[in-house]
Amino acid sequence: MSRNVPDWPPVDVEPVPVHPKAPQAGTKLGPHYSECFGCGDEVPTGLRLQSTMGDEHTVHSQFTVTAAHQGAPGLAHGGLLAAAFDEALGATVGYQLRKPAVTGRLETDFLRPVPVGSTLFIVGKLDGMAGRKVYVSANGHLDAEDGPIALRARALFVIVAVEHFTTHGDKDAIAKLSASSQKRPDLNP
Ligand SMILES: CCCCCCCCCCCCCC(=O)SCCNC(=O)CCNC(=O)[C@H](O)C(C)(C)COP(=O)(O)OP(=O)(O)OC[C@H]1O[C@@H](n2cnc3c(N)ncnc32)[C@H](O)[C@@H]1OP(=O)(O)O
Repeated sequence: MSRNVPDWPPVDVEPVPVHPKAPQAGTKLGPHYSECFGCGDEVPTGLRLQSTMGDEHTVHSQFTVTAAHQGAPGLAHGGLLAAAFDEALGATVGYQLRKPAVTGRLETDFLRPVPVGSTLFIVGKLDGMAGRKVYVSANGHLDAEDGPIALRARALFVIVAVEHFTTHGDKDAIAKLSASSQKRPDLNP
């Protein structure tokens, strides 16, 4: 079956300047926030995505689908898979740029069903920047790093000021995050 995939990135872009203090390839990236639905270790039904820095503008993430993530019986919910990609793409942007950025647009192609018990191996890649706009894409391989691609996603992240979070978010939670990130050099600019 053929699918029309629009040009990507959709605008002229510059290469993304990876921050000099970005973690080295092979570094395991812990949760950026313990209560994050995507990666937090304090969210029992969360996705618990685990990410590792890769080479050449990539971050590798793994996500195992549990019964809490079902849509149809025995199959992962599509919106939840999109959430896993949002997290993986956010980590790809955040850890390499070390600047706050939020998802402005996320498009997802679902190519194969993803059964409960399977693991998605997601490779996120920075594709370029135009001003505050960061273009990033990912493929999700089923059950092995070289497994068949079950999903692919493309996203625009927009770099924002820290005030984005202090204005719109939970100040107490931000204080907790700030305190915990003092012990995490990979989370400090
Ligand atoms: C060291 C640190 C490590 C950290 C690890 C972190 C891991 C994190 C993992 C987290 C993972 C989870 C991550 C999450 O879940 S993030 C949570 C989900 N996302 C949000 O809540 C974002 C909500 N949206 C906004 O706040 C604003 O709309 C933003 C900030 C996005 C833009 O509002 P702002 O007023 O600031 O800017 P602007 O409107 O002038 O737009 C700027 C440019 O962008 C272009 N544009 C915008 N939207 C779109 C669009 N839809 N399609 C195409 N283009 C779009 C726009 O045309 C303009 O282009 P240009 O005119 O300049 O050419």
